[in-house]
Amino acid sequence: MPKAAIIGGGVIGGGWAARFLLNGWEVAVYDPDPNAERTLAAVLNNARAALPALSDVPMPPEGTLRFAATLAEAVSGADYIQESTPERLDLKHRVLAEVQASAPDTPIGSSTSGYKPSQLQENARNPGAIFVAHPFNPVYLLPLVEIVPSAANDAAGIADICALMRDIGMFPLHVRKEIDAHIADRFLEAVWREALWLVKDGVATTEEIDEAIRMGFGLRWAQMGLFETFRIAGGEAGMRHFLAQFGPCLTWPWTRLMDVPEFNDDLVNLIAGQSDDQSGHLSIRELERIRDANLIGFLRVLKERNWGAGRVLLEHDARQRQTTPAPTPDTAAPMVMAQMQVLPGWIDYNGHMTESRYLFASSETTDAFLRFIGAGLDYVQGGHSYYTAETHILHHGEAKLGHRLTGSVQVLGADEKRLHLFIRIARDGETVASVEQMLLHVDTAAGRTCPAAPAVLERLMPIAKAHQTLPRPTGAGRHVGQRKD
Ligand SMILES: NC(=O)C1=CN([C@@H]2O[C@H](COP(=O)(O)OP(=O)(O)OC[C@H]3O[C@@H](n4cnc5c(N)ncnc54)[C@H](O)[C@@H]3O)[C@@H](O)[C@H]2O)C=CC1
Ligand SMILES: C[N+](C)(C)CC(=O)CC(=O)[O-]
Repeated sequence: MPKAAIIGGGVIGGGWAARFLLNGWEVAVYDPDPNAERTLAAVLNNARAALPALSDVPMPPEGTLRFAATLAEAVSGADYIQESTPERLDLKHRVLAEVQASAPDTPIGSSTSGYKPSQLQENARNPGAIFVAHPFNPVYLLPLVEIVPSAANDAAGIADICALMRDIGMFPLHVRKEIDAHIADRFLEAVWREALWLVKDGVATTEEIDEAIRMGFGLRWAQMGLFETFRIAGGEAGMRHFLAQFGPCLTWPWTRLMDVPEFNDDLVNLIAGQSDDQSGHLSIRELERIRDANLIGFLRVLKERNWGAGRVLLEHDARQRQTTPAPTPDTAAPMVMAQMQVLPGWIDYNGHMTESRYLFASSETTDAFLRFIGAGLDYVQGGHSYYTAETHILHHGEAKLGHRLTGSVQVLGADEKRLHLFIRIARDGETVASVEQMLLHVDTAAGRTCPAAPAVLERLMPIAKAHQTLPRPTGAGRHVGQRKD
């Protein structure tokens, strides 16, 4: 399993840790703040409820998280290091020097919002290992990461970093020319400076500014950005007409960007006070959960439309599908045939996995078993198949959004025509539901039962014989209304 070291486990480091962990990496975090473990656990909880809701294929098993006592311990053996310490160049220099004292050749991405890679690399032991990997909050949901190299970085190494970022579901934007605040933060800073003026000048409150964004252009930007949006705003004549109409505004007083408000206590109190009035009734964690649920909704719509950030999610699912290993079950025990994850469409109004999905999960398991004994699609195309004659589902627990489930098969009985299965749908080894089924082997053209092919029976019968020695599962043979003894 690949290993990431996260140096600084605050808002952004916590988000990186969650993204790596949920994509199956081992993660070691170093942060001297005694509260770091608690706050990271809260971020991770929100991430666990959010990221799997974007995925339509089972995510890899979650990696392991470790808090290291020293920076050297965290980076030891790491394949990748992400620095997310506070935005101060002197501090980042000290941290990068300490990292390179232990791991001089390991790639180190810095989350810096504004420093150029060449500034971070000053006096470094190995400047070529350091670059900017600037993410967006929440790191576990938003795909964008700006990858900014300087002339000291090697192009092939940066291409590898972009591939690594894609592997954890991100969209690496290779910023070809280093610049203060990279690409995206130039915009954010421009909008932020305008907003500070509008509040300071008493033109608008923090709430009115947020409404101006979220009721209008914020919605457009999430799906088409700036240029595509303005191209449409030019009507059929497109961008040329837009430029002709709005070009002259560039010389009008439509911005105060050339000027910056004085940053003092009055401004801080004005902004922070209005922000408290606007949103203080909700905790930060509650706001995070509201934000995450809204982002999931947007992102899933974009995914359905194979557009923008949604395309990144589809491509990530396709890569995950290819890397999911085929089952190699132990035939002398109930055989784990399927790995699944509870997806958003599986949840009902009670907030847990809906009953029809248990049948689906059981079919996925049975189908994998049938493929294993040689009765897969080729066999069906040859005119034979197993049809389900009877099913009994017994619920033992609940499965919630994002839970990872396994489907295992125990053969209760088999002969030439009949296949009696007991399927357990389990989470962390605990059975959530069991499904007992009788399947009949049929000649599909004739619509009648018939003996299975010798090749299928040759694979099935030794398993059935081995499973005879297993304890009979609790619940096998039960019928509705029967009292438990
Ligand atoms: N908050 C945001 O919206 C974004 C921030 N960033 C960048 O990410 C970096 C971190 O920012 P945040 O997570 O927001 O800050 P934060 O204040 O939430 O977290 C910083 C963490 O670094 C830890 N730290 C301090 N000294 C350390 C040291 N010597 N070794 C290890 N850890 C140390 C602190 O204890 C703290 O937990 C900054 O460079 C920032 O510009 C990037 C994208 C967005
Ligand atoms: C405000 N900020 C400069 C820290 C913002 C970022 O760097 C990116 C983000 O997530 O908004």
